[in-house]
Amino acid sequence: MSHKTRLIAALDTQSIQQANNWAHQLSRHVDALKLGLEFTYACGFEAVKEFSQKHPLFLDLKLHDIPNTVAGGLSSLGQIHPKLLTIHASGGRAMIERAREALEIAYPNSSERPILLAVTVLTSMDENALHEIGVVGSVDDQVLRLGKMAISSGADGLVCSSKEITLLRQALGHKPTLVVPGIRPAGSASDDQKRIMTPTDAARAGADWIVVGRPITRSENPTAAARAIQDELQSA
Ligand SMILES: O=C(O)c1cc(=O)[nH]c(=O)n1[C@@H]1O[C@H](COP(=O)(O)O)[C@@H](O)[C@H]1O
Repeated sequence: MSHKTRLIAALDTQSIQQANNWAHQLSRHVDALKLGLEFTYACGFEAVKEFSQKHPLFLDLKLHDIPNTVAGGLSSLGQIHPKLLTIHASGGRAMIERAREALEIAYPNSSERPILLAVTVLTSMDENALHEIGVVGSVDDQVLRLGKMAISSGADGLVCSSKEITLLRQALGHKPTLVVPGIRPAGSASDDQKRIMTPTDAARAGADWIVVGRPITRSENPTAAARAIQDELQSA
């Protein structure tokens, strides 16, 4: 298959030293490194900024607030230059539009602007969890509804599970960047993830990027785990 699926390692840790250790072991074997809420709250934005100067960064803050607050947050990112950034699609059209505008102002050079990703339905949720929060209908329906709205509001791409890639491609074509967590190599624990797939199946479905955390970082040999996933992606 000609489509290349790239690998992001999720460095979920509260320790700068641990993140740096993993980055040292993984940076030659992955295409980007993700820092999220855990690292940012524990270590602060200075540490995120330093990290972003050394590595291609996916900054996963999953913003979800009123439009003005999200726009203010994004325009305060300042010297941090992540390749990818997340907001929640369920924040709605006005929030996504303002997020896009804020990024265009903060990063006037479009080649430096982070790829704005809208998270559709978290991969830790299944249909029961959706029903509990009042969403009637299937996960597919909700991902599609949020995905279409987010892209038409200015998001560059979506975070979804592998199970929805085909549906989203049919509706939105190949332009939106699809970033897919909930990846589990065959035989590994699903942990709190509900909608999971192997790296091979995600690549075959057409993911642009896959996000893998614990199967790499909790492995006895994170470098070998990442290389095995890259091998899977190459031969998918
Ligand atoms: O936005 C994300 O990256 C994300 C969205 C989602 O729906 N599900 C999801 O797991 N993630 C992130 O992807 C990573 C997955 O980690 P593991 O389950 O350890 O592979 C975590 O850092 C999550 O925060």
